[in-house]
Order: sequence, then structure tokens, then C-alpha cells
Amino acid sequence: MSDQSPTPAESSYSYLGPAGTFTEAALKQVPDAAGKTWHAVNNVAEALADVVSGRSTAAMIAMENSVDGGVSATQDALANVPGLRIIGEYLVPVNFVLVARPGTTLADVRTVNAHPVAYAQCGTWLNETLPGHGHIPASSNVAAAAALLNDSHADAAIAPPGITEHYPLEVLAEDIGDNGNAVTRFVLVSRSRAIPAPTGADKTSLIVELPDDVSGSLLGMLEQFSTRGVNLSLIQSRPIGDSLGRYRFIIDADGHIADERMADALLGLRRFSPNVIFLGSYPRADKQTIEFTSRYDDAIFIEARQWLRGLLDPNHTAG
Ligand SMILES: O=C(O)C(=O)Cc1ccccc1
Repeated sequence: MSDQSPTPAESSYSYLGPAGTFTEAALKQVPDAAGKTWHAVNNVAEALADVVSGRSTAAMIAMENSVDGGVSATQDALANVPGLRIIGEYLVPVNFVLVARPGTTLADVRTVNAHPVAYAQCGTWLNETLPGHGHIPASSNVAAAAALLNDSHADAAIAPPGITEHYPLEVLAEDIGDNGNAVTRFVLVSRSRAIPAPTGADKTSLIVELPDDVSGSLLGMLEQFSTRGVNLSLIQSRPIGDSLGRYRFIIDADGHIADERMADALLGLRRFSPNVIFLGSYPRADKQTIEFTSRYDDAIFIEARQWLRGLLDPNHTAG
């Protein structure tokens, strides 16, 4: 037997590739990922499977877009794959160019290769400039462009602006997104049980189901937050999938599980809901300190608990 302790496995990261995607730009924002092994994969499910199998320590996945909304593949995967935790969030400004093989002009373009989320964000420009065009879906923005040089039947592709640094393609049009200020929010997901320390500018992500056949249960769920002064920055429903009319809610709440008001809201949710998934507490990408009224300070919750303990303690006189 060796007398040396084993070296901890080097961390590695999975992301939607190939190189040059917005997802890669998000991963470049993670200081710990620099110089480590990066695995380019084809979709969110593959990235999360890498984390589950241990091939990667963490995966960067797109969560929501300021124009197109939540990425349903991500939301559903986080609800269905147990044991995953979000450990960070990253924002990437997204704008798009239309590229084609050299020699192609806009008038030649009949079909466009594009990732569905990118395609949805360029609808106005595409419908005005290329009415009647066809859409061929691609697994990523860079895969859409790369395919033009391989087997794609498309005439053009929607891609990130830096694409011509990676592939010998020509830009037919720039800035074709519906909103020039579009931003995509990415999350870094791991299997680690360690929760990033509170910073005062944190977010807690949850997935919550409602009790069946209880009228007003959505309001009841929201009250768990409002009565503890916890603000929500995202609430979105997704079908659970087992029958029509059954939904789960994807929630981002301002604050950290170590904050008393958040912990108390989680206790309330756990009592109320048949299924609460804690996806993690982590620093907000925008670093904005969470504002809340002093009525919900940690000290107020702690004092109330001590008061209750005092009432139950026969040797306690004060209070
Ligand atoms: O990361 C990429 O480049 C992708 O293909 C996913 C995507 C699609 C549209 C906006 C942001 C991310």
C-alpha cells in the first residue's frame, strides 16, 4: 500500500460546444475553471449526465434568456435529475450574426441553420429580411455555423459574432437579434453538497409542486415567501408531465438559505408542498445586495425562537 495520500481528482467542466458558444463564454467567467479540462458536449442532458457520472465536476448550462424566457430543457432536467446543485450564475450578453459559405449573398438564403433559442430571438429580422425561409435546428450556435462547412443543407446560420475567428465563413448581416441588449443567464451545476457562503447578494433556486385539489394553493405557496419578506426574481411553471393540468414552479428567491427569513420560508414550503427541490444558494451574478425591511432581520427570527423556547421552559422567568 502506498504511504502517500491520493491526489484529489483534477476538476473538469462540461459545456455546450463546440468552442465559441455563449456557454463557453460563460465558463470563461469561472476563475476556478481556468486551465482545467473542459468537455464540449451536444446538449444540456449530456452536460448534466457528465456531472452525475463524475466525468465532470461541474457543468455550465443556459437557464434563461431575457428575450426568449426560461430554457425548458434545463428546467426539466434540473427537476428530474436528482442530486444536482447550482453553485454559481453568470450573465452573457448575446447578439447574433448571419453567416454563410463564402460567395453566398442574402438573396441566396432559403434555409437557416440555428439553435432554437437563437432562432426565436431573431424572428423580427428573419421574417422581414428572409420571408418564407426554412429553419433547420442545430444543437448550438457554433454547431449551426460549423455544419455549413460539413453536411448541412442550410444556406446560412445564426451564430455568435466571434464565429469567423473559428470558421472560414462570411458575415451576411450583423446584430440580427430582436433586442440588442439581450442577456442569457447561465448556471454552473455540480453534485457538491457544499453551499457557497452567503455574500449578502445571493439567490436561492427552488422547484416547488403544489398540493393537489386545494383551491388557492398557488397563493398559499407565494405566502410562504411574502410573510417572511422574501422577494422572488423568477417564477415560472412547467408541466410535471404525468397528466394535463399538473405543474411545478421554478423559483428564484432573493437571499441565501443561511438567512433566517429564507430558512423560515423553506420550512413553510416543506410543510406546505408535496415536493420541494432545493437547487442551491449562490452569489448573484449582478452582485446586487438584497434589500429587505428590518422586520425580517436574522435577529428578529432568532429572538422569536428564543421567546418560544422560554415559554416552554419551566425554569425560565423572563418574557
Ligand atoms: O451557448 C450557445 O451558444 C448556445 O448555442 C445556447 C444558446 C442559444 C441562444 C442564446 C444563448 C445560448
